[in-house]
Amino acid sequence: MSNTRKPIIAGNWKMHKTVFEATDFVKELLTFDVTKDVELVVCPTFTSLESVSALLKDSSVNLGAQNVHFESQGAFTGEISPGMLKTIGVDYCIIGHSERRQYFQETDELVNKKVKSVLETGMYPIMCVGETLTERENGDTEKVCKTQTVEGLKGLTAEEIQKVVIAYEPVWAIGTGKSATKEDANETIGYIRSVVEQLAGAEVASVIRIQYGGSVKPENIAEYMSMEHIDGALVGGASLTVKSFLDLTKF
Ligand SMILES: O=C[C@H](O)COP(=O)(O)O
Repeated sequence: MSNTRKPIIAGNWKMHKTVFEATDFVKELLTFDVTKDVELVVCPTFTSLESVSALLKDSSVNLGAQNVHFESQGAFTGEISPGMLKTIGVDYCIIGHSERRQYFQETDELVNKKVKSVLETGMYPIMCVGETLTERENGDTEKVCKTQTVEGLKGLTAEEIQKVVIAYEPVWAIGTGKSATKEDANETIGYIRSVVEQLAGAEVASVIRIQYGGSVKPENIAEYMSMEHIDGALVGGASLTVKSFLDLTKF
């Protein structure tokens, strides 16, 4: 990766851990010296955010939510607004994860509304893009990643785009143990960077952080981090124990 982009490792806990398990994890995590060379983010479920936020207050570890609504308030039963997250100390918000796109029918248009709303509230989006296995087999990886990137960032200024973290997650590699090769991941992420360049210019493209996600583990993190365009990882399974999460920073 480039020297100018600080690596960011985000643990997406998905629908795992009660509030007690989440706070136990963070208490244990904070007993270790976390390297300042890597930005660490934990993304618990909504029910744990406030308790985890209180524990992380004076630490260098940042807090992320896994989803958000784009409206600031209103009759949207079951939803959470960006302001509600910001108020309790949330820094990042994962948007457009493939599980949200697949199981909750999230479209690029909705992703775009959420990205804008999160930025307006003063948080940072982690915007996920990536192709399915069928799309990959049809040779559509770049087309899909381009569409999701362009539509997700639509209407944003270059200054706003620079604040977005993009996570390239090939859907076929998520939770399957089948990770993309470091060369393939780097090539697609380099392509996404070129799409950002078309949208926001070379300077923004050179500083925006783009993660790889999909079966990242302590055993393969160094491979990905050795590549020019890969600036970190969005990690599911391997972020669920303190040891494994911390080992992801050793590359
Ligand atoms: O958000 C994380 C990704 O979906 C990757 O999950 P995984 O590391 O369990 O494959």
